[in-house]
Amino acid sequence: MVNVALIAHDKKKLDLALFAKEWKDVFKNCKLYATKTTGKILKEKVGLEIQTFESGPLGGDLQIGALAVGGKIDFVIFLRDPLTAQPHEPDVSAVLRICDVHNIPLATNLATAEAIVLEIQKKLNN
Ligand SMILES: O=C(CO)COP(=O)(O)O
Repeated sequence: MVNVALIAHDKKKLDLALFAKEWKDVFKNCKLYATKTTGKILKEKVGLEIQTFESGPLGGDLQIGALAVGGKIDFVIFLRDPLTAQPHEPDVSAVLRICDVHNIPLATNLATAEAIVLEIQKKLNN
């Protein structure tokens, strides 16, 4: 099983939903985790099954970070909004840092997300 965390800031949620729709055949074969609002949108708009945590500003990023620390996450796609300050910026940074600490592939934009999804596809086909 490939475990994937999907997170997007508000201005990036539509991008992530369209991306997930495009790659639904891949994502539907993964175990998916998301923060609350991101997961709700992916469930409703894309029809993916997804385990959700708290909203990012309420600690959801840290919950996903903790899963990553525990070896439960293989890939992270985290579409950050680089143009809007976030009240929970330290939590956002913590997720990025923990991906680096544990060498977890992390995409923070759609170009890298596409590279990751191709890698997931390869893994699923093996
Ligand atoms: O804020 C977030 C990531 O930092 C995402 O949280 P939501 O998915 O609940 O909007």
